[in-house]
Amino acid sequence: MTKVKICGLMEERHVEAAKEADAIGFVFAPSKRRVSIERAAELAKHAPVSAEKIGVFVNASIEEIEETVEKVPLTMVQLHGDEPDELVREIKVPVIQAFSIRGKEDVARLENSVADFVLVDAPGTDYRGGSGHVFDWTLLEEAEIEASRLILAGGLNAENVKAAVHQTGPYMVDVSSGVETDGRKDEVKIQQFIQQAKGDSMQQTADKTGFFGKYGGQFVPETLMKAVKELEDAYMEAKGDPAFKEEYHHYLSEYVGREQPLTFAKRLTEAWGGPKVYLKREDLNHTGAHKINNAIGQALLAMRMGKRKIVAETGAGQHGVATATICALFDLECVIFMGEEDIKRQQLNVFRMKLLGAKVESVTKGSSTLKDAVNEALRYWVTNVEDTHYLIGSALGPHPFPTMVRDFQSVIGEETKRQIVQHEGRLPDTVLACVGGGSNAIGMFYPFLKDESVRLIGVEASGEGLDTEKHAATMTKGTEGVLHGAFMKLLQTDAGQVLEAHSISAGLDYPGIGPEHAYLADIGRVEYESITDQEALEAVVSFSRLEGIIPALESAHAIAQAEKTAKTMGKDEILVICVSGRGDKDMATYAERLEGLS
Ligand SMILES: O=C(O)c1ccccc1N[C@@H]1O[C@H](COP(=O)(O)O)[C@@H](O)[C@H]1O
Repeated sequence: MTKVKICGLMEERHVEAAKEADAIGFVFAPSKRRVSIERAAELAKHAPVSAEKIGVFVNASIEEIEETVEKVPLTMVQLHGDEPDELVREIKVPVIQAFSIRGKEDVARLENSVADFVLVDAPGTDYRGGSGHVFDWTLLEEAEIEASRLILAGGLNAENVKAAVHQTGPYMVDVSSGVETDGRKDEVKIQQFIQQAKGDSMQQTADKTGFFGKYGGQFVPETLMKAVKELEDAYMEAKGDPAFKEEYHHYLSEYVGREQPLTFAKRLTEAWGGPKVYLKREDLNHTGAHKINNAIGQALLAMRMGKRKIVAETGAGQHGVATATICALFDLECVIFMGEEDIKRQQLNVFRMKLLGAKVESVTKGSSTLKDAVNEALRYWVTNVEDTHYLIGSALGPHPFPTMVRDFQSVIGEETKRQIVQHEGRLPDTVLACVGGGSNAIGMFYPFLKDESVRLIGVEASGEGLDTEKHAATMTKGTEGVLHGAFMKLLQTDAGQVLEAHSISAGLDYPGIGPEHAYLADIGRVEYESITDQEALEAVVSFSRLEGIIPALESAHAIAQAEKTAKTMGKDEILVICVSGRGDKDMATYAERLEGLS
């Protein structure tokens, strides 16, 4: 996949908009985009750890370059002047040497470069680069340079970058002017450029029709198509609006209590005798689980669309509580569909939702669990679509829901990535999260997808065992089909009848899995394991006693698998578990199933 560099960044919000890029550039040379060392150091803190931080210099001294590399810190240096080979060789980080291409003689010059990478650009106008001009790409046809060293720049933008990549096959593309409006960087243009440059191979982001590989899409009745398209447009527009992002993060910090710690689990680490174990504490969120990250985002979007009625489904009740909470906060009307079985298992959460002013509708159809609640919520949406938003609680449903829920939950992985580097100075070796529909897992995994050294493990529920009919192991036992508006993997009979899923955990007994997970399993980027009810219960007890944290049953699945995985890891390795929620809601089940506990 072609790598992408966004150059000439001067503001935090633009660095954040470029988070999917592989590299960002700070200009230290004369330019309207010039930044000081101090400013670049500040901006670099907002970039993903994995992104290359590249400093652009024009005829600077080795002292200036070295000081800047150290203080920002920079991972690469781009020389855009007439620097001699001796200087290139003296620089300790990888070097990119830029060449202005006017004709064949310039192409011949770049072939002799001693730098690690060569960058080809149009000749500068006011400054040595960043002119926004395109040069004749056919001049590169004869160039004797390995594609793995070639960086293409000069007048690129979202419209021409696909053709440029196709024609020149570079290692990386570099853009500055082409992602600006009126001389300033533009978040939407930055994101469009990255999307276009990475093209179809960047499948972890759904394509225009909402497919992750073959999974996803919009399999909805005609009556919903308009609403789904409206939502897609509204979300794309909101995603590019810094004010929306700011409002979302305001509520995450002021209301939910983010950011949540990444706690070093000292006693667990000692007990397991393997890697250092860290816990991402979603259990500390207001309302007790990760669900509220998404509920806030979607409620803000609904209001932006002028919709003040919310319908939602819930399994364990955590999403229902999160939705009811947000509806109370924003004064929105709220209807929650919940299976009768789950109502019995999660009485405390049912009462909470009612106390918060939501109407809880009991679903008695099918297995009376989460899948039936989703069916009913979808039916309700069809008949009330004009003024109602369906606030889906997992990375499921028709496009854009899987992408949107993933984006709102990605705060989990983004924080984790930053925090583990603060704690350990490097990325973790393994990250685990439980999967039902898959929202906490995709939120945790997404920011790590490009970090190939990080092993990602999703943990589903094998209930009473994979060789029984009572499990929710969609990834292990599922086959392809359509459920709740998307093509995914699901538990079904040969005739396509959706099977009942079972797990002791109401949040995991869903017969399908989000389309992005199905895709990530197919390409081998994420591994999926399964844990039984009994194993999860045992993990609840040991984890509570070792760390003083009573986990939700869902999270206990990730913990139980983490113990198994830890046995295969060394003491110098790092393992992160997403503790997606706390166990208060499961106390009745714990009291019943762990009776006689001493
Ligand atoms: O971006 C600048 O202001 C700049 C100034 C001095 C040297 C290089 C500069 N930027 C580099 O120029 C090219 C092309 O930019 P554009 O997309 O045509 O505007 C790129 O390599 C930037 O890194």
